[in-house]
Amino acid sequence: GTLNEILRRGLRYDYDLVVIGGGLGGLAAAKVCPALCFQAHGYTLSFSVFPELFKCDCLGGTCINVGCIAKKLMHQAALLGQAIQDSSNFGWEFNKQVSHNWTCMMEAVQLHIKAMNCSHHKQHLQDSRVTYLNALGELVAPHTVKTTDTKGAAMCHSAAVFIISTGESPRYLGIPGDREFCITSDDLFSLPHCPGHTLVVGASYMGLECAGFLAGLGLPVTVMVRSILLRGFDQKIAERIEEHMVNQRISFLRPFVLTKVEKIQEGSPGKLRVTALSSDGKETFEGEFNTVLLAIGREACTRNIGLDHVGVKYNPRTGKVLVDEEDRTNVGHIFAIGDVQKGRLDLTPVAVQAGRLLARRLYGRQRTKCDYINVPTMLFTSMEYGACGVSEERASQMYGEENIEVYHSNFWPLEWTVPGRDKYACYAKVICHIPDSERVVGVHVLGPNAGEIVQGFAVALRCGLTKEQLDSTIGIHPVCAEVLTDLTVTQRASGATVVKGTC
Ligand SMILES: NC(=O)C1=CN([C@@H]2O[C@H](COP(=O)(O)OP(=O)(O)OC[C@H]3O[C@@H](n4cnc5c(N)ncnc54)[C@H](OP(=O)(O)O)[C@@H]3O)[C@@H](O)[C@H]2O)C=CC1
Repeated sequence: GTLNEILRRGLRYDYDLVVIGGGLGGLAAAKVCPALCFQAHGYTLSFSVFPELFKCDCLGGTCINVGCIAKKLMHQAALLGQAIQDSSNFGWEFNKQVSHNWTCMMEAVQLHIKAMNCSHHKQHLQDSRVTYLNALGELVAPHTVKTTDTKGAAMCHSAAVFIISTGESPRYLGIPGDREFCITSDDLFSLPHCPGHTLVVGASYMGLECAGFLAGLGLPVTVMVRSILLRGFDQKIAERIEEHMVNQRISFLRPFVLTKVEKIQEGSPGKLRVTALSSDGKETFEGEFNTVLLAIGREACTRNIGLDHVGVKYNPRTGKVLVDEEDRTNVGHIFAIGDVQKGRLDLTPVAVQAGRLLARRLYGRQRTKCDYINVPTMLFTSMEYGACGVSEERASQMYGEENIEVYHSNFWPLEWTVPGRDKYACYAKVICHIPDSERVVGVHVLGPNAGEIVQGFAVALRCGLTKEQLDSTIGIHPVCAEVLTDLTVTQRASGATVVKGTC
């Protein structure tokens, strides 16, 4: 029924589908559609919506241009610094003093990003017969989008169906000096000069990841925390991450909120004076930093895309679009995927999966909906953290504390033993639901390559992994993931954990 309706209406429009937003979610939907559409004339049109990315004609949204890719590469730069330190224990000798060149790293990272943009994504769109327009899109009528290109030229296009995948951009605080003097992650990855002594405001994903790699590059870093670290994540793991960051000489200022930023010295970097107030309002903090990085969350880029013109419902505070389980808004032919959706996970692979499946449901006679349960995720903090399933707090809430068993262990990666590094920092825990044959409902790993480890276990969780199956799995020796096949100590029996080596 839906397909016939779409095809019937499609005959009257310029395009079968218009995707507003050229991030990875939108691109995933756009690339699948033309292959599935029956009408020869009906191609997909995709737009950029971030003004900055639009100016430089950049596809790939936050992930490619100002997020995951640059962040992981800079995290890698920090890991290499650690590897250089470790290498002397393995017999490497250096004559030259080792130092890090920020500009050189930044340029290399940006070069890679440009290459991904120009060659990979644009070519892929062309191959998929998708019309790409570098323009700002605004819905002006239920089936019409107005586009404005970089020269200001406007055009209208009609389409049977729209997918909104405009993503999010960093929030600002709205305090004196924030927009003038502070940067966000959108700026950090292309900052032409070394940020120097940095104050990171916000203690979730983005804040802690940036703080981690900046400290790993040898820069002094302070994190200003309003309440807790990593809200929504397993809080015992969050404590361990904080402990590791403190050992890395990152300072934490909590609980404080920033109230003012002033420039006191020009330069690259210059010097800023910040004022902050403790959460109870009793204490004031004043300090000087070279850079203030705001990582206080993001808001959906939906303000200027004409949602009000077509009656699409959204949360006026966050800009997030309300969708049903099929990713459909309250307006039948308008869908939304990725970070703009209200109440879903803001993760690139989630947007990509949602986009792909939506396109297949619309044009490919498939019914599979995006499954938002057991989505694995990873934090590129200096001590990497990978997780899939629920946190301990959530498991207790869902099943009752008496019905969950938490198996855990510290472990010491073999490659860290020779340099004698961080013996008590790596940790694994598996949360099981006792009445359901000890089904594994959460896997948490703190350690090198945590994301690589957890990805495979995420598949097992989807297949209903039990503790017994985990125990009967033979480990690979001597790797870190092996620890998950040999967890015998429960948190209930003993708070203390033993440290397992990989040999
Ligand atoms: N590795 C990955 O996969 C990554 C994923 N992401 C995704 O991007 C999304 C956004 O992440 P992120 O940018 O870290 O934002 P989040 O919304 O997750 O966290 C915002 C942080 O800023 C703090 N904060 C919010 N408002 C203020 C304020 N007015 N003053 C001081 N502190 C404040 C919050 O504190 P409080 O707890 O007190 O509210 C919290 O610590 C996340 O949902 C995440 O899924 C981002 C980066 C990496």
